[in-house]
Amino acid sequence: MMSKAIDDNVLSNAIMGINEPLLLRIINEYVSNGSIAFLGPSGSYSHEVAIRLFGTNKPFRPMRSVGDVVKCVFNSDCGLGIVPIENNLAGVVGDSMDALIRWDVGIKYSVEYRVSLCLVVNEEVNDLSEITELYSHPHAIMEAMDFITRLNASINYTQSTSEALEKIKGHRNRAAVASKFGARLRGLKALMCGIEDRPNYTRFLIITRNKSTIGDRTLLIFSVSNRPGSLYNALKPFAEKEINLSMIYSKPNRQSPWGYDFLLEMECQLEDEDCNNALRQLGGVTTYLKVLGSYRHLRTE
Ligand SMILES: O=C(O)C(=O)C[C@]1(C(=O)O)C=C[C@@H](O)C=C1
Repeated sequence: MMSKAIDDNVLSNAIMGINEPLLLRIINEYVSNGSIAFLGPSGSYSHEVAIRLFGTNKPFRPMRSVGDVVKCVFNSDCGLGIVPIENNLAGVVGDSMDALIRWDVGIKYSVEYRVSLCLVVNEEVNDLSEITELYSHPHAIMEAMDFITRLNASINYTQSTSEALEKIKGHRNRAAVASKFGARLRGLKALMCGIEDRPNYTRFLIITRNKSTIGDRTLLIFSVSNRPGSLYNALKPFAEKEINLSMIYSKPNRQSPWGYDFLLEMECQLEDEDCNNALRQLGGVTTYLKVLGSYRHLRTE
């Protein structure tokens, strides 16, 4: 359970700067096994967020995919996991939604993080015209599409922006869309930064094995039958109780062709009666319902 003793302001400050005692408390209170899993290799945006939240020199565990991050937490091999869930320019992170459907975990925080994208090259490269191959995560590519279409380079997708950095090392015709932090870690050069099309924010979920009932947001995954009015009936209780919905995505599910799973975030906590009643009513009209618990939503700016 999330302790009420942790003050929001203290936590927000910990993200702006880095507040060691608080981080230790989070780890001690919520994490049985101290390792913190994120989408690796080192230098991804997920890693950057992990450092801003928990500080450096923590038992970080880079994983090959977001699916592996969620699975590691589900199996209790990792105490905490950091998972990108949506971006204001590129939408939902499909891999993360799939993993949250597949593995049953809880959420401790949601963190909105400003992502500044850089065009990263090898040290000796000074001119954009030298670049014929571009590497990055599909989301990062989408977030900088206006800039990328002006480059005369082929696009190559990677599991993460930091994996893209690994791919370009030693190849002067290759560039990556990645972070300055990731570039620095590898002795690569950020030729230009701020190449995203518009102000760019990614939301990350901090996941744990256990679920909480306290916070200002609650996340659900559900399916309804393919009949007129099913989705309307599912959402009606939230409208009636004036509960705002802050995120909704649908994705075809794997059980039946053209059946859909919905990922829904609502602005209420399970501790509250209205929230709980709306959820109970929703449960009456769904064919599948999974509650990932309540958590606090934080912004880094
Ligand atoms: O590849 C990374 O660096 C990640 O942490 C993943 C991810 C994402 O999935 O959206 C996170 C932030 C950026 O929006 C681009 C990529």
